[in-house]
Amino acid sequence: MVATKTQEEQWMVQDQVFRIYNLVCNLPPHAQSVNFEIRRDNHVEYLTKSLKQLGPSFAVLDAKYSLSSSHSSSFYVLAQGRPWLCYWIIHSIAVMGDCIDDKLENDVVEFLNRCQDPNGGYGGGPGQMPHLATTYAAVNTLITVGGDISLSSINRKTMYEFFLRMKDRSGGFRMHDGGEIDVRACYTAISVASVLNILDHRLIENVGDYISSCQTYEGGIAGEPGSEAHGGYTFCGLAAMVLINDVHRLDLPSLINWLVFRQGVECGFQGRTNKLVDGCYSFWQGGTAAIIQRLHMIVNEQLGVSYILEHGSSANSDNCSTDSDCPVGDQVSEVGTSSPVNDICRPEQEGAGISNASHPIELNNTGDNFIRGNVCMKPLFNSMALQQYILLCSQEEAGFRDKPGKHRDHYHTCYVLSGLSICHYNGILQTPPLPRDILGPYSNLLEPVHPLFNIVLDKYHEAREFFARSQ
Ligand SMILES: CC(C)=CCC/C(C)=C/CC/C(C)=C/COP(=O)(O)OP(=O)(O)O
Ligand SMILES: [Zn+2]
Repeated sequence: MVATKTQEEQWMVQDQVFRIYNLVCNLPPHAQSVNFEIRRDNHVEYLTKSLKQLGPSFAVLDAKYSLSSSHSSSFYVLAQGRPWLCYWIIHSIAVMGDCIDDKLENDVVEFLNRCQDPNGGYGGGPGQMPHLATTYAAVNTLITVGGDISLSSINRKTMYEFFLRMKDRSGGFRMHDGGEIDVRACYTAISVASVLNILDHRLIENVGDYISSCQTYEGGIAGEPGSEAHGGYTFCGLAAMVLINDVHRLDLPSLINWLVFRQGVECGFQGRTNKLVDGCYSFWQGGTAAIIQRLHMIVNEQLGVSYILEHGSSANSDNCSTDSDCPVGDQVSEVGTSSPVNDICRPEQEGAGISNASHPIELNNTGDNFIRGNVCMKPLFNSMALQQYILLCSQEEAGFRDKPGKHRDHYHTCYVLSGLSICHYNGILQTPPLPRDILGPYSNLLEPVHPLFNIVLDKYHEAREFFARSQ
């Protein structure tokens, strides 16, 4: 294939990224004057300033003006909408352990309330048609803001009706009335329904069929049947399959095989085969890896592997070491007996999340059970290398970008920071990471995010308790 001029230019940028990496890695430690620090204050200032420019009525800007030219795909056209900007900005600030002031929070909650459609869901602005992507952005924003006023502003009854209207006979969901059916739509609907505690069997009917049909010969997941596997859709498909307890229907060894080849020599992730690495895939691919790390029992089952613990403990899936280094196979799994979902190590969680015929799992608990305990699978990517790409190639003075040569934007800032958080916790969410897990000073440590929803963990827990109380 003959490369176009733009591609040639892009390869030069890639070469530049690789050079930066080589330069840093080949210097003896004492000669490394590289600053790996996260420019936290600058990032928070950039983000807060951008959010303020949207207010007080949030009527000034639309997301399309703030997006970089990094991606031209339909996702970004469809992603237009101020709820997305709110999510990217507020989530980024929260991942850095900071928050916006009360006045700005109130403005955001009020604005999003005006985007809420009387018949359910959120549009890209007041009076706009409700859309599943903006609904996901709005709900994740309101959860990140937290507090009773913000959480109770979400109308869960009309939301459920909106989801039913978007559901297609194929099992998939439409992004909006008359819109396209794809894996993003499945994920956004399922993710929001799960976190709001309104997921039921009517909503999940045949969703697993649809998503399974999108897994490609490469092993990753495409946006729709017959398309190319891509990191963004792979994250969406995998997370949705976990939330509906159907993840065992994906070919996980093949998915892992695809995923592990997506981290490039430049240390960042690419979204699909033969494309350039890009900071935003730190989350889409890194998050996918973090999810798979909690599915080792299903992976083992699919590989036909049955384990006997060397140190002789019983054949119980809850006996994994609390150490994140616990290798694949240190757990006992009798083929065919493990939980389809949540085969995590749960030393302190008696019976949490077990899902089989005799212990039917409560659908809305899946996301919560999934993150309990530690993981038993070794990391599926090189975390230190990804942190290098993020801190040296994606980080700007303020904000983050796709790669050198591109400009910062809120979308990349959000997903690069989310990916960095995934690197820091590397599967362990319950205990603080060790200094050896963090590139740069320990003060770089970010807040943990729930890998299925991409919401800061504390905020997720608050929302879950709130929606469990308000049936
Ligand atoms: C929750 C939610 C709505 C998730 C969306 C997931 C997501 C990012 C999907 C990717 C869309 C896509 C095909 C991008 C390719 O863009 P490109 O061709 O510009 O980039 P590439 O060269 O890196 O593939
Ligand atoms: Zn990107």
